[in-house]
Amino acid sequence: MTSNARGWPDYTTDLNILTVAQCYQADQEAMARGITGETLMEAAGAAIAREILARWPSGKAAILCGPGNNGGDGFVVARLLKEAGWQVVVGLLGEWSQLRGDASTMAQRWGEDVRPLTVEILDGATLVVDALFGAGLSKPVEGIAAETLEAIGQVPVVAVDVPSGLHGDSTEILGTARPADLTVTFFRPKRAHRTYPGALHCGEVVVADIGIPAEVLDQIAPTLWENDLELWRDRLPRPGWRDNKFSRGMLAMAAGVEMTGAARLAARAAQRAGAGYVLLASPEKASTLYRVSLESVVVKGYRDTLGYSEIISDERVNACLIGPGLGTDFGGMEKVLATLRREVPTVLDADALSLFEGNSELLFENLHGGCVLTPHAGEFKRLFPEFGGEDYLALALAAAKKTGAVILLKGANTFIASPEGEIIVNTGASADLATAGTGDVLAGLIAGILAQTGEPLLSASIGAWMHSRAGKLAGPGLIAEDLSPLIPKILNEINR
Ligand SMILES: NC(=O)C1=CN([C@@H]2O[C@H](COP(=O)(O)OP(=O)(O)OC[C@H]3O[C@@H](n4cnc5c(N)ncnc54)[C@H](O)[C@@H]3O)[C@@H](O)[C@H]2O)[C@@H](O)CC1
Ligand SMILES: Nc1ncnc2c1ncn2[C@@H]1O[C@H](COP(=O)(O)OP(=O)(O)O)[C@@H](O)[C@H]1O
Ligand SMILES: [K+]
Repeated sequence: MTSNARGWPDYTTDLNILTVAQCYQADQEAMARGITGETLMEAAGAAIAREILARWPSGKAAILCGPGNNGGDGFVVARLLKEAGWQVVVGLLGEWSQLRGDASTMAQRWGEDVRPLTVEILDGATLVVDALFGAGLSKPVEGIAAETLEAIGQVPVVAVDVPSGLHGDSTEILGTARPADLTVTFFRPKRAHRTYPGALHCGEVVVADIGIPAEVLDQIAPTLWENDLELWRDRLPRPGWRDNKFSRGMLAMAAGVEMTGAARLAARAAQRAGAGYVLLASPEKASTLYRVSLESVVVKGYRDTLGYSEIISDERVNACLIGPGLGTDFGGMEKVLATLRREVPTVLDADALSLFEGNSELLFENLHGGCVLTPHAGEFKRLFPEFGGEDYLALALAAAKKTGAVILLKGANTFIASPEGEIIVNTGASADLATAGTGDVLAGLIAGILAQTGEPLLSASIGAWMHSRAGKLAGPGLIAEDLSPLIPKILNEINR
């Protein structure tokens, strides 16, 4: 696999997620290379028909066609299903005479009866093809289009490009949308296919090749990737024969007195992720607990921030983690600032973020380019009260640009943004991870990888992926303690 200047795979991998505008640009770039819109539309219709026939060999299809190119795809599907022996009825929203360009061509190639769109078009159908609106959705779906979609009932629905009414970028429903059983989209997915809540409406998603060459992405230069091991497999650190425990990566982490479980979960995760040496700095009075419960972690006690700074000043330390179980007293803030002065790649999580509520500029002034901040939505709001809205992708990106740090915004989808504008979205997490302590494990995994790579975006992406994978393997009933023991198995899977 080739890679771009910043080490990410080049655009010819299939992990990019495109905006609606970039999808149009991809069509345009393909056409500039001599591939006609007609050819693309025939290929799109053929892909949909192929996917339908593979699942439902025969039946009666109601094809709901809209006034644009999404409807054009629908006419191709109508023709190909009819050729395959299906009974087909076509209902058109708007007038035939208003169809333009390729859509008009495909309506003529269909050449059979076209009825005005009404609810009756659904009578007796065993399958509905939703080709009303795709990328061109420009306002809420209402009127007869909404009535028809809402009248579909239990019949399977195949959506062309996206379920009509689902916005490809915002992933929100405009007006109404009928969840599809199967969605066939083209070239590369859009955000609505991969992230909540849109993805819930798409059912199974097939991304069909319609002949758009991957090279068009060189012009488009997309910035959003789905987090998958193919994105970074080659860059996962592995120990070599020259390595020793220090050269693999030495992580220094801060622990507190009360929430001792959080620091222990994080320490274990960092070890499992491959940090060769984890040095845990604990307040004197809690250090015995850490010593007896973390056999292979080196625990050093401190009395004050100066003592803490001395522990982490060990020159072999090449990454720090602070936050899980730190506590929210004033000394905590001093320790965060002392950690940042150490100027090694650093993960800041939990209390290390919450401590700066109302005083976030002090934190931001002291961040450096090696930092990863891993807030959940609540911690994010405390740090960035001025950022409104619920679009987590936009929020993570704005925060990364503002702070110059990598921001990993946790949730059902986790968005990882770099100050340079790259965004990696982690889509594979199961809701079983919504249990106390799993965030501490995530912070530890990222810190353990950061100690080996020194690369914030890469480490956050690998850590988030391994965390989700561990969640899947552990399954229902999981608790945070279950995750780290699964990391060796996951590393084996990745290295296979
Ligand atoms: N041209 C190409 O290169 C390709 C295009 N393809 C298809 O083309 C689609 C995009 O086509 P278009 O740009 O024509 O867009 P659409 O067909 O998605 O919709 C555009 C039309 O619908 C109207 N409209 C939008 N929202 C409406 C609403 N809520 N109520 C009523 N009318 C509404 C618009 O005014 C416009 O007339 C893709 O989703 C895909 O299915 C595919 O054929 C693949 C190749
Ligand atoms: N509904 C959900 N679906 C998938 N993952 C989730 C969901 N809710 C939470 N998670 C994941 O669980 C972890 C919780 O982290 P966090 O909120 O910091 O918990 P804690 O502070 O208790 O460790 C994050 O990695 C988050 O992405
Ligand atoms: K559609």
